[in-house]
Amino acid sequence: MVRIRNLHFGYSKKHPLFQALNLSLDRGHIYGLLGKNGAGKTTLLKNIVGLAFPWQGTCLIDEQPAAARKPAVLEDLFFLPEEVYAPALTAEQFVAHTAGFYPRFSTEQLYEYLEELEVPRGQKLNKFSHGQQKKFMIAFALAANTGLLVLDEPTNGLDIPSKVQFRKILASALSEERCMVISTHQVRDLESLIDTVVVVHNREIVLNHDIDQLAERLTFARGAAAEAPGAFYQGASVGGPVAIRPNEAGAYSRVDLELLFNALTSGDATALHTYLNQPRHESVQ
Ligand SMILES: Nc1ncnc2c1ncn2[C@@H]1O[C@H](COP(=O)(O)OP(=O)(O)OP(=O)(O)O)[C@@H](O)[C@H]1O
Repeated sequence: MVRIRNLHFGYSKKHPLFQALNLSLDRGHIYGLLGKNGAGKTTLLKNIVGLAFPWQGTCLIDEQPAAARKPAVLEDLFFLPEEVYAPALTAEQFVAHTAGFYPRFSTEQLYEYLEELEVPRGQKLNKFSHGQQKKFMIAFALAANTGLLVLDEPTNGLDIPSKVQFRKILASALSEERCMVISTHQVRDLESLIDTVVVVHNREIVLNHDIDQLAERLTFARGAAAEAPGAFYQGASVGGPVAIRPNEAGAYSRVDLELLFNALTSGDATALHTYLNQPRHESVQ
């Protein structure tokens, strides 16, 4: 659905942000776009949705250049920025003004999501708290039923119960027809939600892997097992030592996104990269 080829982009000619970046995103998946503050997540999302224009290369949505902002592309695309704008309108008024841009918008779904996220009815949106405004816009974005849904840091400002509800609702809204992209620097917020991890670091995509593939290839070890030699990365957590190792025993271990993110963005991740990028049969003895 999204094809980025040879993307070159920056805000000033002296400081290019992306150089020859490639990325493909398909329907039927929830992608987690992870990166530290300033890594370039928002900028990449803006290029994806056509709000920033590549210096070179292409960002296509269903084979159409995103930057052309064609109506047929826009009606099947929802981009929720990190800072939402809530006008002085009630939910009903907002729907009356905006839903018409999205042919598959469902008012019924919107109210279901609002109820699940415990967003009050009747009040004007600009009188909501920041978290309530964010939850309203998340519900609206989902109810738009677009093929491409891009959420920039959606969990910022949400309390813990709302983050749980957010994950539940998003998982239930995924279908074979939809491609969802969620950016965050709060890695744990996306655990048990995303099926593919994309990590941006130092202006490059340093990882683009399916969670199942990662679980198959890697072991996320804790305690004594984390101290054995041969780890790609070793760190410390409140519960003791932690490490990422090749999965030699073939046992399944839950992917620890935070540990993986730390491994890729701090220190030397060359061995981990090489291992993950080599075909599986080459790494199995
Ligand atoms: N409009 C702009 N003009 C100039 N530079 C910008 C602009 N927007 C972002 N930048 C710069 O581009 C880089 C990437 O910013 P971006 O907002 O894409 O990062 P991010 O990964 O989304 O960060 P965060 O997690 O803090 O939101 C940063 O160095 C930032 O200062």
